[in-house]
Amino acid sequence: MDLKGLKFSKMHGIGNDFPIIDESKGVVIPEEDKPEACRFLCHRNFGVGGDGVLFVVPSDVADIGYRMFNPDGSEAEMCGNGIRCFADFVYRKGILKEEKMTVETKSGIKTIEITLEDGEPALFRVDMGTSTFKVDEIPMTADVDEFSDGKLDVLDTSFNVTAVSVGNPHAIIFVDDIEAVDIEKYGPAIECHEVFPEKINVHFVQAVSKTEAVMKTWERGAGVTLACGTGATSTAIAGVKLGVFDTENILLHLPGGYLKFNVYEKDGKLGACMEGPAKLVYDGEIQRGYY
Ligand SMILES: N[C@@H](CCC[C@H](N)C(=O)O)C(=O)O
Repeated sequence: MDLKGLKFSKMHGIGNDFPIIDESKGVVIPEEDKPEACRFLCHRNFGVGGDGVLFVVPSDVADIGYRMFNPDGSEAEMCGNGIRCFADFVYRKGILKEEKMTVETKSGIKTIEITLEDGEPALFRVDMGTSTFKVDEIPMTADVDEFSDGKLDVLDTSFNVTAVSVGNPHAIIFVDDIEAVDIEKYGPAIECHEVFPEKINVHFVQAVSKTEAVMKTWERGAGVTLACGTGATSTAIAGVKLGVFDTENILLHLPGGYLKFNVYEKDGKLGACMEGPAKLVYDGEIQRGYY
């Protein structure tokens, strides 16, 4: 496959980085080629480099549509850092002109509000929607309705895991000492654990107060990343459910920066609003798109 001439922008949300491609006016990469193209684009030696590829697509039910592919070529239901980059991209490129937008994702419609500073998009507030803890909906095979703070045997140890989905699945593990966690060892073992038939994103979290925590992430289909927006959202929600966090102004520190959350209840479910930045690094065009 040759992607010569493919136009993209390179963006990041607190170090979670992505090439983004505009397919709002038509398909640029045919569907059957997307997995391989995304593996190439994300490759840090042979491609552009990224923790995933974002696509702007048309929508019949929202202002615009959004898709996200992992570096292994699998499509994710949602990407939280990516959706802030997406909003920055569609606003800067004039695809949408309003600072408030609705975005169709594979996990429902999200609402985004952009705060401008000196006329430039600076902060993005995303209503990430509600979550589920039901094991059938994660999905997870377990003899319980919800797996909250449940013991999971992993390799030579066990962890207290809370399984939550905010559209995509996350395993949240609160620990006393984040520095002591070997994420390269346990991250992939939990991601591919037999109880998670669709795999899972893995997050180790050390709370430092009722409104602040430090976390490390192993992403499904990507490995260690500097940040995960849906993971941080799931952490805020799981922390509220377990009584670790208060609901307002939760500050989560990830290796690439921080995100702020407010957790709310809607129709008996916990949801969250996320606030954070997004940065354009450069606009590019592929010269030799294969390896
Ligand atoms: N980086 C993301 C999540 C990307 C998708 C994830 N790896 C999955 O497969 O669910 C974020 O910021 O949310």
